Amino acid sequence: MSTPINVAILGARGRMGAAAVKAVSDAPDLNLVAQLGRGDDLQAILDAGATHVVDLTVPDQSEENVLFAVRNGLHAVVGTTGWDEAKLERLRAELAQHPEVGVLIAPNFALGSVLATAFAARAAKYFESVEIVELHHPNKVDAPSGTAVRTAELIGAARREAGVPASPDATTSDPDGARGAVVDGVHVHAVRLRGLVAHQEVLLGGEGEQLTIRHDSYDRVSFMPGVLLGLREAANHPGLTHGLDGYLELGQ
Ligand SMILES: NC(=O)C1=CN([C@@H]2O[C@H](COP(=O)(O)OP(=O)(O)OC[C@H]3O[C@@H](n4cnc5c(N)ncnc54)[C@H](O)[C@@H]3O)[C@@H](O)[C@H]2O)C=CC1
Ligand SMILES: O=C(O)C1=N[C@H](C(=O)O)C[C@H](O)C1
Repeated sequence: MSTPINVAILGARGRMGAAAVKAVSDAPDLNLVAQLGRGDDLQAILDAGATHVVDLTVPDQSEENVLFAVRNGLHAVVGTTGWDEAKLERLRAELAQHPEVGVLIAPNFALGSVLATAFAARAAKYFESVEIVELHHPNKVDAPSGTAVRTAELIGAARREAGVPASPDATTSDPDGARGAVVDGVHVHAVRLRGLVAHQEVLLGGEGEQLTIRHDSYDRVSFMPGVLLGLREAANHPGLTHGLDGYLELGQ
């Protein structure tokens, strides 16, 4: 008999948390044992007998939640954004003390988004210019989005490795920041608009041509297969996995 997957959801009353509560409740092979919101004591996770934690909270809280899970031997599936290199390094150090634990940090759980990011990283070295436009609902707390940051990091790494110079815009004067944030050498523009959920375009420009790689999440159900895959796979991937692509076979 396989080991039960007993799931505690943190941020359970949020937009993503509520969708995850439904998805986990509907999955016959997963047991939802705890739902925590802001102010709840993390001890409740242990009291409920959880083996896995899903973190869908806020960037300021996620690290504390995940470190608590790892210290207590629980696997974690994390969708919350804001995991910069300093936080990831502290998480790696904690995981080194608990080598059996698997943590997935997934900037985006939607399969189409994971593929779009992978395609963009692969294409990036062939184009002179690359910029990212991310578009989200106006209640999003962070900008740029975690997906855009991760996409820019992977594009930046691919271009560095290939020796591609920075996208050309040296003569543009930008006193008001209209050129957006710069992440790993890539300009990232954030739109917040009523009616949107989560969308991203990577614009790749060469002489006389443009390639646009666009992904749209119209509904948060798009994220749920990735959350469930994370829960089913985390224990099979000890240590830190950054990006759902680490659990998929995307090939070259
Ligand atoms: N990886 C992915 O595919 C996706 C990631 N996200 C990210 O997930 C996070 C949550 O997004 P939304 O659900 O839209 O936000 P939300 O604001 O609707 O939900 C966050 C919830 O966390 C709760 N919370 C705050 N501190 C907490 C704590 N210490 N313990 C437990 N709960 C706590 C809040 O009260 C709120 O209910 C954001 O960082 C967002 O960027 C969102 C969509 C998809
Ligand atoms: O807050 C959101 O909504 C989303 N957050 C994640 C991000 O910042 O990339 C994933 C997705 O874009 C939706």
